[in-house]
Amino acid sequence: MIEVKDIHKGFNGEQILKGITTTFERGKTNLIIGTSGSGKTVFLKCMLGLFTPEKGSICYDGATYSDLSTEEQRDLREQMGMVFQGSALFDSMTVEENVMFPLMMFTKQKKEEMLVRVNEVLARVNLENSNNKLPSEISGGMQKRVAIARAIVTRPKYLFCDEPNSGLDPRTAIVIDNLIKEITEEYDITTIINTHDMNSVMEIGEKIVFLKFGNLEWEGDKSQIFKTDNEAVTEFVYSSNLFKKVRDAQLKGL
Ligand SMILES: Nc1ncnc2c1ncn2[C@@H]1O[C@H](COP(=O)(O)OP(=O)(O)OP(=O)(O)O)[C@@H](O)[C@H]1O
Repeated sequence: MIEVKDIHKGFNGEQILKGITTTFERGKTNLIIGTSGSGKTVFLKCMLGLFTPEKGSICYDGATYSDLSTEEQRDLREQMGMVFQGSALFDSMTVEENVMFPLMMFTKQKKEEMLVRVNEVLARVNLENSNNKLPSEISGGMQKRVAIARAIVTRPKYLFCDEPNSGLDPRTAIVIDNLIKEITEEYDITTIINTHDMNSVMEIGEKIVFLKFGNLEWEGDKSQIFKTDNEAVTEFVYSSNLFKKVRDAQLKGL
């Protein structure tokens, strides 16, 4: 579980996060949504320990980051997995080498041991028999699977995903969403996903946090998002093509 209390973060005198307080539970897919520039990525980077908030605290299963020693903070960061927007695989490395990379960086395991774990996670994301392929030789959806395998290879307690669906067709996007949800439940991870995608909200939004201009404007789950009368949330929901059509049909009494 990650508990965020009143965090503030700014750059060059401009306040980007203006006091966010919320909780992200373990074993659940937590989504951060909001318009472009609302501070979602900055928020994610604060939770990844890449940005230091000027005020407030972030607590990971009882451990408040700012109270930890440098070494403890490093240990905690090693318990975090990240799926980057666009997958961010190393182009010149094979699938196997990409997935093995965090094990080489953070553990002292023998190569054979690493390989067992790499094959285990590649099988979990349904990517057997692709070990020796380069990222350029596999599809965008497969690249995302590799990115997920790489993020979970070290058995993280926390998984952060920045726009994991960007660039995928809607069908593949749903498959990737559900893969992240299944892995979250199976391994009991605290997963936090930045997204613009209303399909993701409907598919896997167990907790949704809506940011607006660096404030937490609304939070709830996927069933509540259609019942809220919060204008900013409603505007966001119905600006998606899918739900715009539904609402237009409702307004026409169809
Ligand atoms: N390292 C930085 N230095 C200065 N300003 C930054 C930095 N990182 C982000 N910002 C600013 O913070 C604001 C929020 O950016 P952020 O990337 O968090 O938005 P976002 O909600 O993730 O948007 P999008 O959905 O378009 O990715 C922007 O105005 C951005 O320019």
